[in-house]
Amino acid sequence: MDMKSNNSSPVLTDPAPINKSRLGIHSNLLPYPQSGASFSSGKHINIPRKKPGKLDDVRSNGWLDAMKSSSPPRKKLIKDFNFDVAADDTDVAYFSWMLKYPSALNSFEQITNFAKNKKIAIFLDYDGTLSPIVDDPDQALMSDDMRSAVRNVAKYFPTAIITGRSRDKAYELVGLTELYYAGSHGMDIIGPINKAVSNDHPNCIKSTDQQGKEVNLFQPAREFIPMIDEVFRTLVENTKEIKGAIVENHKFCASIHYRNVDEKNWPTIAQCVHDILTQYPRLRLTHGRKVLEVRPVVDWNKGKAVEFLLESLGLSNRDDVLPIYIGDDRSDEDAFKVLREGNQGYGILVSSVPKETNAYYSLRDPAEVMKFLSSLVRWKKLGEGARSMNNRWSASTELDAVSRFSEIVPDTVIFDDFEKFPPTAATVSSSLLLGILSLPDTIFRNAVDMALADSGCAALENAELKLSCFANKALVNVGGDLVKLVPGRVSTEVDARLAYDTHGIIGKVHSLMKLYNEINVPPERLLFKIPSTWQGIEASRLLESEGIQTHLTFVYSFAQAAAAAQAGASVIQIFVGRIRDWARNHSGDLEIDAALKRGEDPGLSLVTKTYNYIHKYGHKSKLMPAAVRNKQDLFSLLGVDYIIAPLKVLQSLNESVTTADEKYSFVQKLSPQSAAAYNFSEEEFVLSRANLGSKWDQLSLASAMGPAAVELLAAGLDGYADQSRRVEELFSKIWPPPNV
Ligand SMILES: O=P(O)(O)OC[C@H]1O[C@H](O[C@H]2O[C@H](CO)[C@@H](O)[C@H](O)[C@H]2O)[C@H](O)[C@@H](O)[C@@H]1O
Repeated sequence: MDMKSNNSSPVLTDPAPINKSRLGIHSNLLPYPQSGASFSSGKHINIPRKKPGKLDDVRSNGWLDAMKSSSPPRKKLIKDFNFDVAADDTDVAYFSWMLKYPSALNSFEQITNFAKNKKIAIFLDYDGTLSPIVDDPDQALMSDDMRSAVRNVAKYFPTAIITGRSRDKAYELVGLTELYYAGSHGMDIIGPINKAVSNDHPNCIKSTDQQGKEVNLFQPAREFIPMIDEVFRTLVENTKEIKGAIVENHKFCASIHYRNVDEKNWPTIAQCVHDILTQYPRLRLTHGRKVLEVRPVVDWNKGKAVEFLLESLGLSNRDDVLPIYIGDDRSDEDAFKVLREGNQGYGILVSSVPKETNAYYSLRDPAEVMKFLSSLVRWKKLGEGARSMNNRWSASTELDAVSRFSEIVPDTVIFDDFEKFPPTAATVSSSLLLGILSLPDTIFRNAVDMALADSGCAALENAELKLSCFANKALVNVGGDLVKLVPGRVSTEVDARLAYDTHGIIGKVHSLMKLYNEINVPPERLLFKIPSTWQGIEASRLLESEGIQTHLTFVYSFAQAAAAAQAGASVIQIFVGRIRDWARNHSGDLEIDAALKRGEDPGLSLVTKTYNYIHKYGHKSKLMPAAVRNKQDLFSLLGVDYIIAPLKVLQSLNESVTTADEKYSFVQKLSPQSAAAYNFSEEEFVLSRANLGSKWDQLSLASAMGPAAVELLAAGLDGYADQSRRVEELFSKIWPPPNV
């Protein structure tokens, strides 16, 4: 998806990288020779003076435009999540952007999968990353919670702060001794003693830190200290009449803030800086968030600082190291670039608006940064094999408590509260396509439009084949987008009209796989959702034997569940509430009647029995109950692999705070141990065909399914088939779209 092709797209494009013309510096003044070689510390610096420029310079060279776009506008909060509405334009743009730069929280499992057996090193920017952006730079304080999150991270991973502020100021604000600090955009680094590094870098000297510990002090622009000091004083003097202007001295760079300056005075601010640069050609300008920064022309930045620290820590050029850099500002792009170009680790951009970046992932704000850092610590503590996604929510809610036992999958895709309950896994189906088509603007609309513009499908003569080709393309394009948005697997619904045709199902899955392969979606991120008819279960068995993951749905009876497990289906989906509803209005199903007689809910009872069967007999399938109707249903299933829960239930769990005692009273109902101890009755044993050497045939399955399963399966299939037909009908009406 080309995010930049749409002119009306609200993607914020940072101004062009700082170059000669943006600096307004004549070409004969750049590049300036590297500082280290030409200056020696403490010597008087001869500063060439030039005539100050005119106000017009800063207008014509784009400074003012860059100043205006240097910090994102505050987000308007207009949506009401209680209604089933599409996200507003801002959200649509943000979520579209997230397809390119997925949330590091949603992608946590991917990140930690990649981090397995690797040493993680953490690099953190300060302003806008660990502290919120505020009007007064001195009030940009880090919360105590954030401080303890950073302290915890540093316990498990080497951690450094890399900031534009002076190193001393950064230490004063963060106040943690267990970190490394790089101030002035990396031009002032304290790192561990490393002889090889100090030999390689002439500006690296032995020193002691605040605690008297021996450290390496690296200051590649040391000679500029007097110059920066002078510039700082000039800037203070020249801007003293400008209300709101704040000048900071960061030792190796000076900053002038215009966040609180009336916009009509911005040209004057720009002019002051422009004059400085004209007078001091060995200095250059960089733009930060509503701040102009004057720094030495040295080949050093936050990216180089990352490389230097990795080297100092003995972690550079190693395949078993994963550096993660989190930052929000343009100066952080240098670090993102180093990681991206060196294919070394992950940059994570902190932004609440779409922005061009070299980062791989995104986080919205410092609150999400804190969540991410805490998740890393939890993951590390739990051990690499732990189910990391279970710790996504805050520690004190019922939702958090239940998430410790089962992975809770929000029953939502696009139309609900994506932000509060980010989906962990998703299904792409005809019903989703209908939703996308019925709304004017969703993040997946482009995926469907691209499918309808597919020339391969358009070339097909047969109208039916053409529409089915468009539908396949649309499912896969939307599925491909979802893969980028959710950490877990994306399940693609196989046309329910093929439910009684094993070869038809297999053919369809193969063609969908081929399309996914064309858009580089790896098979391990995919599931194929197949109805649990006998033919569907057979298809699942054959596909699983090829290594293709299947998800058998519409399971309403123990016979289907056992057959699905025996087929080796990756996921088995049981609809708890639908079975209960059937039992309320009907009778005559032996399995259901037996559960009711035991005083059990028939839906919950089927899940429990299936879970025990899978674990007792060593099947690989994961169980995923759906159609849970309330919190109690969820509590009764704790321990099952996944639970698909409606947003209302999640909301209620998230709003209920548990005390420490209550938290421990959430009891795991299903476990491999309880499954091992479960004794299947003779009837159940026969019903599961566990003792029969033969596999299920069509007749045996049909006769083992009670009337509830037969009716519910048929109703489910009718619904899905109808939706597939409606998608094709809609496609036939809107094709060819105007641009084809
Ligand atoms: O590299 P960083 O740690 O992100 O530091 C970059 C600049 O951050 C500070 O300014 C920014 O945050 C201020 C407080 O929220 C805000 O008022 C200002 O508008 C932002 O630009 C710091 O004051 C600068 O000196 C740093 O260069």
